[in-house]
Amino acid sequence: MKKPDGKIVLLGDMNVGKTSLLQRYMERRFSDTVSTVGGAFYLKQWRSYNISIWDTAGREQFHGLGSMYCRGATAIILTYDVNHPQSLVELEDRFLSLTDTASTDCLFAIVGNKVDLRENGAAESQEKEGCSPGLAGAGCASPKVPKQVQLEDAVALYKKILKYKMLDEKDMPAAEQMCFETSAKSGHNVDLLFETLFDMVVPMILRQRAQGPPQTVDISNYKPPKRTKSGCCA
Ligand SMILES: Nc1nc2c(ncn2[C@@H]2O[C@H](COP(=O)(O)OP(=O)(O)OP(=O)(O)O)[C@@H](O)[C@H]2O)c(=O)[nH]1
Ligand SMILES: [Mg+2]
Repeated sequence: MKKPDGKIVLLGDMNVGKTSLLQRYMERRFSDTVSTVGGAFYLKQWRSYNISIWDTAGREQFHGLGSMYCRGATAIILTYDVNHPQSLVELEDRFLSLTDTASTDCLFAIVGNKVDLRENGAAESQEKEGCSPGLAGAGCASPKVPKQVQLEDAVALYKKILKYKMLDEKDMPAAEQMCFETSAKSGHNVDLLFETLFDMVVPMILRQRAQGPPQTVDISNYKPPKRTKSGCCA
């Protein structure tokens, strides 16, 4: 198989919806998932480039594999659940350090998934069912679930990440452009997320090509040192 031109990796706590987001984008569907074991990838052709998109396991027991999946990544999607503040905290505490193996000019997107479960969405569905907003538990089917993580929290994390990576904010895409709220269930913003990243990854691929292959040491002419009687090297 030809080496992909670019690599995007999804990271984040278990159950935030990484597999579902990828399935929604690549297979145009939302269906039952099982918790990911290890990792898996899809290949996406974008213009004339092949981009691999890696889905990783959020479960603690697979944590050690994360930095291996991030090796050489062109972009990383840090995913949290907008209804679980701890999943945003985990991105900084547990997942950010895994990205140290990514490409030095790696892009970061921060994605709050499951917005369909938030207050407005729930209120809309209650209205459709003939219930008044705020009457959850009084004969209405869907409970009101307020969104617990605001987009500003993700923006703040994005800025922290740039500091952690010692990147200058003015050299990087703006936080507002790289923080998304999505729903794998409804498809909200899913195409926008992936396709924004693909468009940003293409110039990086071109830049890497212009720089040529990474410098390597040529060992084809290497002659090992002669051994002396004492067993050491001359
Ligand atoms: N309502 C709603 N449910 C979602 C959404 N995305 C995922 N889910 C559900 O959340 C659960 C976990 O989704 P996964 O995609 O398996 O989560 P994951 O991040 O891949 O989890 P791990 O593989 O364990 O790391 C499943 O029951 C999904 O159906 C969404 O946007 N809205
Ligand atoms: Mg998964």
